[in-house]
Amino acid sequence: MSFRLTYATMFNPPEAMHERFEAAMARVSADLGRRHELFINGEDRPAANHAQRRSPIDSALSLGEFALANAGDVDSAMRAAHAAFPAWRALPVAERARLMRKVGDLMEERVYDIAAALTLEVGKNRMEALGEAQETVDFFHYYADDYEQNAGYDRPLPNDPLEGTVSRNRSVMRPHGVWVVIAPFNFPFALAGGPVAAALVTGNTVVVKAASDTPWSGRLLADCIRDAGLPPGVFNYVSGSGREVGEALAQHPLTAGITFTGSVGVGMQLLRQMAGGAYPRPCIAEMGGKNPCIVTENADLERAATGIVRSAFGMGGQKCSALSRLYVHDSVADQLIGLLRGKIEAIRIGDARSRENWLGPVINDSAYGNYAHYMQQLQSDGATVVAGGRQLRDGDLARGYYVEPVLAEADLAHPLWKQEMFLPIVMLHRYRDREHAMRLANDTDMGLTAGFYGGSDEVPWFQDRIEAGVTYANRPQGATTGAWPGYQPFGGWKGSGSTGKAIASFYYLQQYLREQSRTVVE
Ligand SMILES: NC(=O)c1ccc[n+]([C@@H]2O[C@H](COP(=O)([O-])OP(=O)(O)OC[C@H]3O[C@@H](n4cnc5c(N)ncnc54)[C@H](O)[C@@H]3O)[C@@H](O)[C@H]2O)c1
Ligand SMILES: N[C@@H](CCC=O)C(=O)O
Repeated sequence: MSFRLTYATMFNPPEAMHERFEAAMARVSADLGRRHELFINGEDRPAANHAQRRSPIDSALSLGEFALANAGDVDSAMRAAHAAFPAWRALPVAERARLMRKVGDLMEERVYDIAAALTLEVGKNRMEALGEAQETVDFFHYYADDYEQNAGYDRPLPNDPLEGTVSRNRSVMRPHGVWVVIAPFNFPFALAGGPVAAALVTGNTVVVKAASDTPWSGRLLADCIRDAGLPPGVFNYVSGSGREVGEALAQHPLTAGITFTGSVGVGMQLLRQMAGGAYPRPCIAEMGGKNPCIVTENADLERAATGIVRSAFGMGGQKCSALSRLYVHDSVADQLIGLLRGKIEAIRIGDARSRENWLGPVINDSAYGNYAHYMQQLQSDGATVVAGGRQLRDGDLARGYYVEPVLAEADLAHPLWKQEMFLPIVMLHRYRDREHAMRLANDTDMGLTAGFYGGSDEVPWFQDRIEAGVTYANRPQGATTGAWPGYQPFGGWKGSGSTGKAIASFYYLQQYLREQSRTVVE
């Protein structure tokens, strides 16, 4: 297949992709219900407690029993990673890069099975699931290539200008030690796998924690790494709640650094914690979004409507990059709303395993309840709900968490303009003055992604003024979503990210390293 899958190309996949996905879904479904343990020091670690997990697609569908780590398991994982660190960091750059590529290759062989599991565990549609699995493959290759191309950031410097003495200088970048990776539920494979690849290739050892809703994805990552033959202890996998396992990892004395991806509240707590010990420890926190899109009177409205619907409602709005605030020039607002309404009505909602359904369920009962709460807030505060608003309970849908995509016109004072909902709800405001629209777009503590539809001569205005780490102009593939490693570096400004450096960018790997200046006089 010459087709190259990315989030930008996933809308027109070849038929063979569907066939392979369906075969994988049959294979994976036939194997549901097993027990999945932790992976510590190169082997399965049976846990004292397990939780049965059910699919958000259908609560009658049991995915299996998944280990819940306790404080002792966390300590074992941290000690194993600590013991493995000296030998792992001593490996040549090329050897660690080779092993990362091997993990990527193995993962690529399993990409359809992993995607089937992601559909079952998260409820995302097949193309989103395949995209996530393939994106993770790409992270392993991208970071291996990047680290090698930079020769492990080992740079000779000029000798000191001394008469009669040779004083040689060098800058080297060295790993920190045990790196903890804490992943969110929505991209549980890619946003565990990406940071894991970065931490490992740079010579750190890793303990990764999956989100409570998505332990299966974490375990599938562990299987790929185990089968690639990494030395015991270099990579360890634990699962369990944030409050117990996440906090135990963050507070562990052997934790040298953390990559956290998740909500602003938890991210800020971890940042403070990592800055608050005897000395500061690095914490890369990739956090939430409240992503805007501005549509001017010069926009191609058909293109805008396509990109808006994909980004506001794809994966039920459960993307940090999801579009949630729409600012539309008054003169084109009615026309755009008409186009959006038509596209929203055409969305097929249902069992995410089925090819025809573009929109699956939201992740859990709590998200389902939040949807009802936000709808009630919008309606009671006088918002105009242009489309959607119902939880779907007819027939089989009653066994999952299915909701309609929502487009609502709301007063600018409404509190939901400020709050990340993480659901398929987009709010719209009609503006008259372009500068005012920009001020509104920037009037948030977050700054992850932003979209723009307008004249090509207006694009520099948008790019120059918008406060966001990832920007898209006139993109039908997604107004605010769909970054792919190697094409769009992905990271947030303000409360959306702690470092100002994006994942899969030129500046990412250095964050897993600390510089040592080396001067030797002969
Ligand atoms: N910026 C990005 O790249 C990016 C990508 C994906 C998701 N997100 C954000 O993630 C959020 C959705 O994911 P979520 O609901 O899984 O987020 P979350 O913050 O609830 O959980 C994320 C992870 O942190 C763990 N955790 C929770 N409390 C913890 C604590 N006290 N100490 C340590 N770990 C703890 C969770 O168990 C989970 O593994 C949204 O806000 C979304 O915008 C951001
Ligand atoms: N990388 C994904 C978002 C990941 C966050 O949830 C995108 O670009 O849409």
